[in-house]
Amino acid sequence: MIALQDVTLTFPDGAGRITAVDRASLRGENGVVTGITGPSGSGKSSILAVAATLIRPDSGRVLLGDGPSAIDAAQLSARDATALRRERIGIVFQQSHLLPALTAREQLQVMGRLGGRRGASRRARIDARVEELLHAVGLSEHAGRRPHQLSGGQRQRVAIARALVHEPDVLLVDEPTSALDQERGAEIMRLIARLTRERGTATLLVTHDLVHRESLDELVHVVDGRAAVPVS
Ligand SMILES: Nc1ncnc2c1ncn2[C@@H]1O[C@H](COP(=O)(O)OP(=O)(O)OP(=O)(O)O)[C@@H](O)[C@H]1O
Repeated sequence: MIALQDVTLTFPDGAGRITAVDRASLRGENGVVTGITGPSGSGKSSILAVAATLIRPDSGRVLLGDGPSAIDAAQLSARDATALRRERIGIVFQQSHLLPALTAREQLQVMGRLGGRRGASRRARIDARVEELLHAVGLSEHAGRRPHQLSGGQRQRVAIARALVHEPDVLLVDEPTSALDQERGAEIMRLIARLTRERGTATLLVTHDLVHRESLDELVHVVDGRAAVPVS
């Protein structure tokens, strides 16, 4: 579970500050895809960046987990936020941001090996997980290809699998279909919905259009940095 409570985020703007997120509250449950929609500039990406612990808000809480064991990510130092992100948060950006020199399999392996101890048994565990994920996103047969040998949709699949390598509780996805045609976009959305259910991640997904509404379990509308209006 992830919950943003009363989050405000401002940026410097000339002599003053611009409010990108204005006391926004929203909640993402485990196994549920929560869509975040709203007009351009309303604060969707800023909300996702705060949830990802990439930006610390001016105020408010970013809770991971429920009850007494919940962590407020907004209170963590930059170093602890990085550690938390590596362990518990998976991120998929608009563009897949794959490393051009690496094959699909290697993109996942590199991510899986980040930050942990070395050792043959850990490596074998990661490799098995990488194969399982490549299969889950339908890419086993193309695992030896580099990004330029993959279609846009396949690259997004690699990025999604890579975000899941360290078994995060929270999956954050920013406009995953923006570079895809409608059919490929629908496939990616269905894949995210399936993986969310199977793996129980709390998935927050920013989307500016609602063409793929059927893949979203919940939807919140962001208006002027406020995220408190559920859409039926
Ligand atoms: N790094 C930054 N510095 C200054 N202002 C920023 C920064 N990032 C975002 N903003 C401002 O914060 C507001 C919210 O931006 P944000 O990118 O979160 O909106 P969005 O809803 O994701 O927009 P879009 O759909 O166009 O991507 C906008 O007014 C934007 O100009």
